Amino acid sequence: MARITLDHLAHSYRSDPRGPQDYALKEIHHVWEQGGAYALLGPSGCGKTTLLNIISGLVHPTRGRILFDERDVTDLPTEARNIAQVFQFPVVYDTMTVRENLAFPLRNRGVSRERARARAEEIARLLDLTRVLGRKASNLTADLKQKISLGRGLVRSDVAAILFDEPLTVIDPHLKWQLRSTLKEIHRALDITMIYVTHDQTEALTFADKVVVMHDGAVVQTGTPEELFERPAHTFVGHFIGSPGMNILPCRVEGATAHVDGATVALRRAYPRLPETERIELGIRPEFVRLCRRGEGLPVRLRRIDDIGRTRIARVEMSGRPLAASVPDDISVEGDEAALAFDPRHIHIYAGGHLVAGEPVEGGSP
Ligand SMILES: Nc1ncnc2c1ncn2[C@@H]1O[C@H](COP(=O)(O)OP(=O)(O)OP(=O)(O)O)[C@@H](O)[C@H]1O
Repeated sequence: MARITLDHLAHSYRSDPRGPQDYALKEIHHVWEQGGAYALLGPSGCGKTTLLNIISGLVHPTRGRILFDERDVTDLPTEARNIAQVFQFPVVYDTMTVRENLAFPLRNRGVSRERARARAEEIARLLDLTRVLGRKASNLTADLKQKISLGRGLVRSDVAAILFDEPLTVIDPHLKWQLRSTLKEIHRALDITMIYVTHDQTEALTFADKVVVMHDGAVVQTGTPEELFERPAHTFVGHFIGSPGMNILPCRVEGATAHVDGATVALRRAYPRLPETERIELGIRPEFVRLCRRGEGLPVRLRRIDDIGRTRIARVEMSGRPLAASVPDDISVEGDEAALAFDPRHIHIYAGGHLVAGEPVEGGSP
């Protein structure tokens, strides 16, 4: 078990990288605390697998170091790093029984038959595999085989960390939810650092205590699911997390007032020092934007209302730009002329995509 430090890590698959565009991983400095349940979340191609492979030793970084506690493991091969890895597709020995498969990583390291068997049975109980322990793996479903792979990753208690690379891809959608909760329970029971790579926000937010969001080779925010929702540090996080994602509106800010398409929005914070060269945007989640009648807020054109279970989401257009808003129970809008009211406590201002802290104004939020 270990705390894992990525010390100014960067990686390019090119032998002669010239600029940032040649790097699959831009400079990353990050600490994974011992025992944490982390998700590494980002869209396809953002560098998640590259980062995971650098931690496990499959890829040597172009720059920077990897430390397990104080020990520099950058030049150590995978076998010497004591990492367990679970991949998208099952890695099981078909000719072995489930029990033998689960015990294999332990037997391979010289653990006695009795101890390996007892631990295999403990992991089987956690993953609900007890009833198939004596069966050959060859005849099992893809779901069960992937559960065995998960079990093989979890069976050693001495690993520095367990890395999961999109581990539920082959799992039946009905079972996914259940297995995610099981993994979370197992994490609590075993106290092992777990890093779970996914492009699926639901998987990330239900599994992890801390989510590391990647975009274009860089970590753009690390935070709890609540922090990512309440205070996205980058417009990418606001847009990528949430369903629908955050509304992002180009604006001009003067002090504590934002000007959006000729309308003004009062802010709870002032922004006296916004960089003039950067793109300035206002971000607000649909949960904090209320659809109202024309004249009661920023004028918009109502396109449709989606019923998404317990809530309704209005799809509107402001100067041709699509936005989403919550629909209060008691509102009735005639035709397509409507307006939006923003909750000022949940408005964020971004410069060049990055959140700007601003300064509290009298009567505003702290
Ligand atoms: N072996 C390689 N050689 C050259 N370029 C690579 C190699 N592996 C990945 N890349 C490039 O590096 C970037 C990051 O890829 P990576 O696989 O790490 O992203 P990812 O977020 O894991 O995506 P996915 O979810 O699709 O696997 C991509 O532009 C990809 O094309």
